[in-house]
Amino acid sequence: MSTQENILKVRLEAPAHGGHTVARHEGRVIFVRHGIPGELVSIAVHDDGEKARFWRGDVVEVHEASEHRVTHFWPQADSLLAASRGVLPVGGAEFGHISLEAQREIKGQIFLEQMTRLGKIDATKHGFTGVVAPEGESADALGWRTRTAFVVDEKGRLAMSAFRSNDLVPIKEMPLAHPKINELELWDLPLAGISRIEVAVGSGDDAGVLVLFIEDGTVAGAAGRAAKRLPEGTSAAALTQVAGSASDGRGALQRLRGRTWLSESVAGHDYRITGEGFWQIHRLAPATLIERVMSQLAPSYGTRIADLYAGAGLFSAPLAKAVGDDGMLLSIEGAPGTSKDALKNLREFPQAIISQGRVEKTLSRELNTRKAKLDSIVLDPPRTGAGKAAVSAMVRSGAKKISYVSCDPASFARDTADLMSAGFRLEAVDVIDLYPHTHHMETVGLFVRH
Ligand SMILES: C[S@@+](CC[C@H](N)C(=O)[O-])C[C@H]1O[C@@H](n2cnc3c(N)ncnc32)[C@H](O)[C@@H]1O
Repeated sequence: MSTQENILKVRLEAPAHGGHTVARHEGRVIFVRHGIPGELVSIAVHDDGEKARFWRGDVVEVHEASEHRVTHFWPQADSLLAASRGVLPVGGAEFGHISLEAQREIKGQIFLEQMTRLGKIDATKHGFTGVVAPEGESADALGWRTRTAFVVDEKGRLAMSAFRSNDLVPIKEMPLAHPKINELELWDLPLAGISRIEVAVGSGDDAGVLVLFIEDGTVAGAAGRAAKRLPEGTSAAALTQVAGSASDGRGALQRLRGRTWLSESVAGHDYRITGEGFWQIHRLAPATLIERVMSQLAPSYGTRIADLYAGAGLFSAPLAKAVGDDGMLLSIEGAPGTSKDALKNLREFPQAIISQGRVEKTLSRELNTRKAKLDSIVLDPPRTGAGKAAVSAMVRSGAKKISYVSCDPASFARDTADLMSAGFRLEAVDVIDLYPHTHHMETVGLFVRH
């Protein structure tokens, strides 16, 4: 934290996308973290050049607290505590000072605002009734992350980054992580010489744990030494990233102990996920999203469906089963490594076509080759959304129903506007709190061609 910070007393206004609350000072907008709308706070302002269009700030003292303010469950992520110690709070739990109910209320306001401004529609008229917790969520919504990434600081301590900063904060717990990740007690391992660590745990009761030591800049032998000290039954691998990663097939995954992949079982389907290949992060996300997508698309026997940005085939498996031998399931995934997982995961379905490539080009190419049209689509793109080229390919595919799974309300809203101008209408939209204590949210929207 800079020692020459500009401290301002401000009243916090509306929430803004990205985990901020808007404040104003002499006409300039300041995006403030760690506050709650309505509060009177002191903020440490940074990025505060005179020419900057807007400034950023962190709450360091609360003068009038919101009724929704609670004690942060993770002292190292508590901005007030961190400010009193002259350090930055660790990132990753930036809503932990807000009651869960109010977090969901704020996310709902952000969703509506993004849909109005970028999607040009009032989502309350299209079925949006508020942000809901996934079924089975615990009362405190902790311990949900089945994937967590750590770094190692220059003193060999396990650390995480402060939000929007290169500063590293040494840590000894990660309350949002699945208990099996904390039970590894990685902070007690000899980590000197290692740069990054990613841990994944299967969401089942007997699920395995896989620790990946990322080898960029890592000292030879350091990963092997740390792996030997992991608890019995833990798998470990070293990942060398050669202009890519294991999940895109260009990295090299070297087994250190146990397996180099995890197994998952969701809604009666078994999946294998290699190394750092994509899998939904919240322990309840896979089942929650399959349920939403299947209920929106209601796939019938003999139909043709595409699963776009398919990952290891989470939605492809139940969809392939539903369309049966007479149907077609086209599963498109960009990362070669993850697509190889999809091939294995869908082996039992001859009606599944696994295609590796970018959706923007691959969807039309696969349909043209087969002279086929689609009945429906599910898409689950990365944070950047589908974009105009993919939307236009979806429109040309003939699909009448689209179930759109999104982890970013801004790109979802932009793609909504494009789908609507191409003749689709938003029939239903669910926003689910699959990232509690952070500003993120998951949306599942059903679009129908009219
Ligand atoms: C949010 S994940 C969804 C994966 C899967 N639906 C699931 O739930 O497990 C997005 C996936 O899209 C892939 N991807 C990103 N951009 C892509 C593109 N342009 N074309 C195809 N796949 C892409 C990523 O590799 C990643 O596996």
